[in-house]
Amino acid sequence: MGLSKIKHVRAYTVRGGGADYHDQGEGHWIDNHIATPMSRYPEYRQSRQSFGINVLGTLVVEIEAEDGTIGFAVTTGGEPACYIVEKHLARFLEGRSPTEYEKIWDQMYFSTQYYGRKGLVVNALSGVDLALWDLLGKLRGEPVYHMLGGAVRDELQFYATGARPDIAKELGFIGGKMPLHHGPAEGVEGLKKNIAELADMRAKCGPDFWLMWDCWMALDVDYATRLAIAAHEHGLKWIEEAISPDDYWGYAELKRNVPNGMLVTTGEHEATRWGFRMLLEMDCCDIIQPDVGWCGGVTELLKISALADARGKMVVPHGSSVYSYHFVITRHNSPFAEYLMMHPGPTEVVPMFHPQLIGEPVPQNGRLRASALDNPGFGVELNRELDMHRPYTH
Ligand SMILES: C[C@H](O)[C@H](O)CC(=O)C(=O)O
Ligand SMILES: [Mg+2]
Repeated sequence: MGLSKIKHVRAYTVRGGGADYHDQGEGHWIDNHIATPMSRYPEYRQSRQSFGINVLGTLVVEIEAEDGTIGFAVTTGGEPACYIVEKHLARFLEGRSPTEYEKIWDQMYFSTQYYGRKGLVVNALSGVDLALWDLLGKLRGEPVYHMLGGAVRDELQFYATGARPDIAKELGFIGGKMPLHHGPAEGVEGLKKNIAELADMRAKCGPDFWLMWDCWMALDVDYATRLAIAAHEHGLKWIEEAISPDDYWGYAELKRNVPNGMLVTTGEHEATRWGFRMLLEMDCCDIIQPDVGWCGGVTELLKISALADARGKMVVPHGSSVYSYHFVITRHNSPFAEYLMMHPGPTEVVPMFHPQLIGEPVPQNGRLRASALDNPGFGVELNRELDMHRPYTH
């Protein structure tokens, strides 16, 4: 007997943190003078919210089966993504079996290819794909990581992203990735301030703790090269997303330029097997960092990961809470995971997608047992007390 078929797909928006983790209140570390491609304009330098980083908000996708079981997922995309889900993508699911995720993915991708391929459309598609895996797991009574092949280790190990790697170290993480605060428009003075921050953090964390920089697409190859060379004596482990995600040639050059032993990482704003094939074949980086809520969902991440594995590259997904955890635990070439510190300080470990998910597991002492992922689907429920808005119907 087959599984219950898909009856209905619905899309909602929610504000205030969660999957749109840049949508935080005032004074949060994630919005404090972080270098971005917009930092060349002084009026958009102090706050990323000033240029609209949080303009989209969270997209919630719900997929209901005929027996009343509901799978759901959250990602970034807000109202425009709701339109795409309700008015375009829903048709490829309703009346179908949730086991047909390959065909559903293919139809969602190729029907939107003429206006999609990357960005918002693939975020929306990813949200649907994740909700579909959640539904499948809930219908089968299995966690997603079992359906992806099962755990290859007993626990996940995390590095932490936030402005206080010294506190991340005390909290048991294996490394700390800091936001880069000053971009090329702030000249040599800014570059010296960046290096001074790294040196200070190195002194606080000791010689062996991993320290990384997240450059959020803010630099050019020349600046990134100078920064990497100056950072080498302070033991910078990797330089992340240093330049525009479209500049594959620049990444290949940067990878040739950085000091021996320093890693170049990128990919959180890349999408699909074709985008990652460019990064891999052009030898742009050492670690790829797809975001499972933006790159095409779990169905696509499996393909991206296989491409990387064949080339001996690591896949360390960007953020994404449980959606990453269920994947990382199943892959040898994903030896650790990112925990994005969403506490404003950031001085405490709090659920990454708070307040949208109920039952979201958090690392303890920088680790999470595989058994913490044992509930069906992605193992979380949607917080229905939130003020959700369904702007479109079909
Ligand atoms: C800290 C970064 O600028 C960004 O907000 C998050 C990110 O890129 C990452 O976690 O990686
Ligand atoms: Mg990043």
